[in-house]
Amino acid sequence: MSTEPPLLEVEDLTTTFSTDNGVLTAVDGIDFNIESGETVCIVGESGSGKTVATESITRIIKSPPGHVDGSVRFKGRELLEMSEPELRDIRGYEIAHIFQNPQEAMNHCYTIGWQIAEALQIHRDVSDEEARAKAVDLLDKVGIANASSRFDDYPHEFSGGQKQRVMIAMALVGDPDLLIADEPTTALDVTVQAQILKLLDDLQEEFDMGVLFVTHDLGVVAEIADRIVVMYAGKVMERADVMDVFDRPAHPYTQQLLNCLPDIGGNQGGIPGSLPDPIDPPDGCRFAPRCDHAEPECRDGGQPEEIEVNRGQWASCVHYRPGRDDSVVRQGIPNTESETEGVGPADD
Ligand SMILES: Nc1ncnc2c1ncn2[C@@H]1O[C@H](COP(=O)(O)OP(=O)(O)OP(=O)(O)O)[C@@H](O)[C@H]1O
Ligand code: NI
Repeated sequence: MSTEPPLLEVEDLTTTFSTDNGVLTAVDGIDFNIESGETVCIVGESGSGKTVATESITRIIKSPPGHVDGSVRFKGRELLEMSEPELRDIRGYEIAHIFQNPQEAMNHCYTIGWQIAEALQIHRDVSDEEARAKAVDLLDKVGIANASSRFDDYPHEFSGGQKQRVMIAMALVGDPDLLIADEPTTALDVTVQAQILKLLDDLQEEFDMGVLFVTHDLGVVAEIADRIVVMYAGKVMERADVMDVFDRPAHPYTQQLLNCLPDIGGNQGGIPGSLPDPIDPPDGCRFAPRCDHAEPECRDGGQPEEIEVNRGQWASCVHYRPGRDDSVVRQGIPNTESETEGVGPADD
């Protein structure tokens, strides 16, 4: 087995904000890993803490009012102990971010070529000519036609989809090992969205990047994810391979999310009810107040410990505790008693 550490190891990540009404815990002790070259998707309803989680990784969270705690190891190095200048060297270089709205991330007063070249020269000691050549090359790679002539165009001369392509080119200047993409296609129409997802997929292979992708669109997840982290109200409900999530979702929350997919013809209006108050969350499982299967045990203590319900599939749900009848929540999950026998302990 490889002894190389995962590309990214997030452990007990907790991010709070001081607000006028008290301390708001946006991300509450979450764990997940990303291996190099792998795409991990964080999914969950609006307000679950997806953006805050990803922005806590390189601490782009404004502090104060934000405060990030826990451990984030990137290629074995602890990011949360790094100084601001050290982090600045990593951001946009080893770890790049692309955001939902390219409009906001661009400077309207400069040509896009200039902006890419500038981003490059911040990190690399290259001449203007080299920077231009590299920028044109990147524009070409992200599918901007006639890249060398488009270099001198201003952002308003590009369509929404093209702007997102330019943002991706800008993210690639440092040849990142990890690309964090927060709803990068949500603002685009469906056809363009599919093209951008395909582009990201191709680039991931070419650049051999790990990708952390945030979305609330499970259709997008099905297209690109290797593994999925399902978040709800600052907690992780389930972590699993993409196939397992779609074939045998374990956590009732994941099941409900899938049930809202349009092609399943389920609950088009979303899951009934709303997220708890992040300043005063309920005891027990965060999802219990909206869960069809909640029992008194679900409303006690903290979020249930994660249980491996199927190889590599972890769910934070009391129904999977040893000795319990989990048939009420086990949708299509094979009985793991026999399945996991012979594969050895999961932590080998
Ligand atoms: N700067 C801030 N100050 C106070 N609270 C914040 C701040 N930023 C985020 N929050 C809160 O943290 C929680 C998580 O927000 P976050 O933006 O991470 O959700 P999300 O899952 O990304 O949602 P969406 O799908 O809408 O983007 C929310 O309750 C939000 O109001
Ligand atoms: Ni968000």
